[in-house]
Amino acid sequence: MTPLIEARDVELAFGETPALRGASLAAGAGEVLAVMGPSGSGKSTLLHCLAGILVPDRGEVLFDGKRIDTLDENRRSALRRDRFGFVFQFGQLVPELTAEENIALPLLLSGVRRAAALADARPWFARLGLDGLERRRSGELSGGQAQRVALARGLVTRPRVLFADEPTGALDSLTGEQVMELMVAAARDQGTTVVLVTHEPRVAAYADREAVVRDGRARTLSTGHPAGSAPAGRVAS
Ligand SMILES: Nc1ncnc2c1ncn2[C@@H]1O[C@H](COP(=O)(O)OP(=O)(O)OP(=O)(O)O)[C@@H](O)[C@H]1O
Repeated sequence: MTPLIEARDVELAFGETPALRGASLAAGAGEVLAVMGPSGSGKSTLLHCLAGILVPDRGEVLFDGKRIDTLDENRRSALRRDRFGFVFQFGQLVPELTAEENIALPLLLSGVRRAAALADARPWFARLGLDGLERRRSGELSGGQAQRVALARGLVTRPRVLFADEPTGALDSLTGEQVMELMVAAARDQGTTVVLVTHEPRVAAYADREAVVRDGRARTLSTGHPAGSAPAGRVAS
């Protein structure tokens, strides 16, 4: 597997608290990688380092073979906007905007004109079972609907990598599974790599591979199946 996104021996402390102590992790193009582990083990911090939100104290982060941890904030910000998509636990939709404006937002921020951005947002309503909700604001959506809008917003720019931090954490299990199915199908459809932080094995089962973070270090487990095949029993590699 040629890594598309990779952390090598990443260390990061918040003051006196070490969050990552030499974590290494890689995901290939089009791969869905689940990052699991106990609360406080460093999963979100690792995701933030991979996404160029946080800069590690030591170690390297590479995207497409090039280091991104050495880029200045402006370049990392441009990378996040142009190449990465994000979905968080609580959709974090902009409450003043309609669902279609929320989905179009990353395009608008990239300088796409409003009509074109809204036109790109529209197909996502049928794709994610959201028809008829285009003009609703986030307060008028159910949790599962809002999270599907957040998912569309994360994928509308056709990012190379989608970073999803507990995307189903605020949903009941059935709704969570629907969101996961849609997320994995949409990501596969456009060849987007997914780095998915979750503590739920049922959610991680949608991934091609799993990594476990403990005490700031990561270990990757393999399903033994190539990307795109059905989940199966896992074997430590
Ligand atoms: N902004 C911060 N300031 C200080 N300490 C932090 C900060 N963010 C995380 N930490 C600490 O770093 C460690 C790793 O946190 P992190 O959020 O990465 O864990 P996690 O595995 O994602 O946890 P959870 O599953 O509970 O979300 C923890 O000890 C946490 O308290």
